[in-house]
Amino acid sequence: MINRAVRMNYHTNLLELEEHMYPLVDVQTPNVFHNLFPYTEVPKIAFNDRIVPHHMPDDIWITDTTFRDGQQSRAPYSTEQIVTIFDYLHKLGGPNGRIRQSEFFLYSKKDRDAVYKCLERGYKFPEVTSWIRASKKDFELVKDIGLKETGILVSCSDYHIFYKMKMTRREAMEHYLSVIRECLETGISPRCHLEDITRADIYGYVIPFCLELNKLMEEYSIPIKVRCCDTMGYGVNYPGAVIPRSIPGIIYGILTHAGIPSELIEFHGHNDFYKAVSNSTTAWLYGASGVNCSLFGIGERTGNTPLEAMVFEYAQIKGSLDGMDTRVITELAEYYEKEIGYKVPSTTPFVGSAFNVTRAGIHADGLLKNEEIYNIFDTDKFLGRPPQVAVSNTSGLAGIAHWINNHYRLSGESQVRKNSELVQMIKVWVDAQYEEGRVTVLTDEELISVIEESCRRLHITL
Ligand SMILES: CC(C)C(=O)C(=O)O
Repeated sequence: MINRAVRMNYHTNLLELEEHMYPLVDVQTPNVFHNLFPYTEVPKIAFNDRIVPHHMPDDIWITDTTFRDGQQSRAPYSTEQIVTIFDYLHKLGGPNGRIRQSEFFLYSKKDRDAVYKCLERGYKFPEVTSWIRASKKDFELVKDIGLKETGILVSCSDYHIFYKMKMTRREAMEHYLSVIRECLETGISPRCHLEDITRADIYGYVIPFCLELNKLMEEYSIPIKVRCCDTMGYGVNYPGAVIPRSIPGIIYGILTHAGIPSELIEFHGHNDFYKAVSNSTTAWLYGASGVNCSLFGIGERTGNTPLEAMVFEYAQIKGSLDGMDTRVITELAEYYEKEIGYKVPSTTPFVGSAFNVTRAGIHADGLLKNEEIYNIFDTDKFLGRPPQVAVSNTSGLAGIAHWINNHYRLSGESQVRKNSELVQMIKVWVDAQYEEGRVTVLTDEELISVIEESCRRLHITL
């Protein structure tokens, strides 16, 4: 059996080898990849057809940034709201910690109060973790509160290094490493947020930087996480696309050439090009254990990866929900609407009011014959939301029958059929509405009133 000293030696030698292969490229002028991001043109996706192998870790999970990136883009939540949402996240993630961590600001007293209250819950998952300004004082604060890990901003593209921080790559790297060392000295585990990684020089800066992190990990025996932040949503998952836009390429480099193990790699996506979900799943598939998400995708600009979407991505690629309670997603959407005053757009997958509503008559007819034809899965079982049919001029008899059965929860023999007298009577009324020039879908209240009136006239009850 290989003993630990020999293994460590082997690992160190490998790292030394990689270091020779990937030294920091300390350029004099920024490389902002204007060939890919010409700014006055739409960004380009280039291909070199290098294929990266899948490398999905056995254990993958979700982390949450609802209270950090999520809160950056909206009015702050009250302490009570944060604690309630945290309770929901705990229930949703289940006992196996599929929602592993949730990230909190520590800036104000209000932020810290929320952290104390969530910690008092005593949950194993989600673990409470923080986001701070990188200073010794803040590391001490993290430690005093009793947290094990904190996020630190280590922006890595030349856009940030040269234009925002006004530094060279070497200066930025040295500055970050000294801050990380300070954090390690406090005994806190740093989580390095590699901001703007999809516009960064992966082999000239990111890999050399991660190799340095690896050395610090060995020196302090404290894990250091690497969060790959696709800050502007430029990441793509197409096979053979070139880095820095290739998510498979970035994860492969960090895993294989910088030697950062999967459990310390996380992906944080943004949805500017509609790719946050598929990029996050891609990060899992190519070797990141964690994907960082926010509820309903609420986050900077177009938002982050929606957490609820990754719950269903997890179940699809793992074949199991692994203890996650998906019905909590509907409870959360209701809580946001009623208590926070935020209504998710109606067509939002899994949570919008119309996500499983069929409008066209011909489709409604199919749904009526067999629910599986026009519903993505048993949405009643997993989300407490049976498929619906909206009634409009195109619904037809089948659509009206389905609406009645659904609304009055009629099953088996009690269901109304599309050729019943009641349904035909309602159809005459519906058609008359649209002949008079109506253009909107009928409301539930209008339908209930006309159904009740028709039932009275036909001497039937539902
Ligand atoms: C500020 C950073 C860490 C971020 O959230 C991002 O890059 O999206």
